[in-house]
Amino acid sequence: MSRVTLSRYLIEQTRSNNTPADLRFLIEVVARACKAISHQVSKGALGGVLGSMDTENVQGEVQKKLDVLSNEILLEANEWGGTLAGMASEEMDKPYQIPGRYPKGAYLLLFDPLDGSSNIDVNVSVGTIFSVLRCPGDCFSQNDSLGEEAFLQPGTRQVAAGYAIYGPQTMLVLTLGHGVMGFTLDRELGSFVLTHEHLRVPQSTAEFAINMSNQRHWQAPVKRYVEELLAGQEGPLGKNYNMRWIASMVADVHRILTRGGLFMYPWDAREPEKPGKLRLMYEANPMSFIIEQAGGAATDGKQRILDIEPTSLHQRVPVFLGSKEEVERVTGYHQA
Ligand SMILES: O=P(O)(O)OC[C@H]1O[C@](O)(COP(=O)(O)O)[C@@H](O)[C@@H]1O
Ligand SMILES: [Mg+2]
Ligand SMILES: [Mg+2]
Repeated sequence: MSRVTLSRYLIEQTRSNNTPADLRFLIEVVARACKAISHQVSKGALGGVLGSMDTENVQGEVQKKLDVLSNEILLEANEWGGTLAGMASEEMDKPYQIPGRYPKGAYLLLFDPLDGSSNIDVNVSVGTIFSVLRCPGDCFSQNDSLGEEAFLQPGTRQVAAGYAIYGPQTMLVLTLGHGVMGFTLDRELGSFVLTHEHLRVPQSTAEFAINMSNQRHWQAPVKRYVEELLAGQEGPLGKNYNMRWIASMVADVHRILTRGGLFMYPWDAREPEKPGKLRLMYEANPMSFIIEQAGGAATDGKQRILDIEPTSLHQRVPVFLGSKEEVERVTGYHQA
């Protein structure tokens, strides 16, 4: 079977789904940046990339060296490409302005450059998450700096979303709005090769993912639901469930895309002023777009995540996503 590389897949998409050439080029550049990040991640202690900086990001989190390095790789790769009006990152307080010496484009790129940071130093899978929006209005006339408001669009306006997972294999999972495709990095070829066509999330599941250590801090609907999962066959759900928690959203979502499951990061009382831990614009939205394109569902417990009208670039949101049957059940408990 002839191997379909990411480049060939994107060209075929251009023909069959009218994927604009500048979007195709943007995805190619992001994929190349993820290859470079994968290379740095795989160096580990040999590359001096483990451990933390003595800096905090806008989230108030201590930055890992790889958080900062991955962010720089994505900025440098994408700023000159002529496809972007601006970029936004988990690691940067404000949007990144495309330098005046480079041509601007009509897309906005948002990313979590290194997801699962707490796993970097213990050699567990981490990843990169990205989301692509169109810049509203006529971006080419944007001479002054691009404000945060240009990015504040609901997830339904995404034109593409994807993630790279740096695990035993490095993979790129991508949607352009016509299903979800998985590409595996062939390090000898130096290209991502199409290995998973039209990934689908099974409607039902017997596996859930949540950080159980927060159990005493959850609200009643989540407590009720997880107790029913743990009650198994003898409980109201009438079946036994398995549990996983990798503490890398990318890895948990990838497992769900591969064999089904439910991922939850609900609000909890540890920091009651925060709606949740995960960020809407560059974690929940891209992952929800991917999950819905694969036949799953994603809510914040009350509404579809993709419908949320953002109010700030780094806003957080509760996340329930994966197999539709379980997302609908736990969301229903929030209405009760
Ligand atoms: O450590 P916790 O509280 O279980 O949270 C794990 C979650 O936090 C995250 O690591 C947050 O993402 P970052 O690592 O990009 O900050 C998710 O990937 C993961 O699902
Ligand atoms: Mg993250
Ligand atoms: Mg991160």
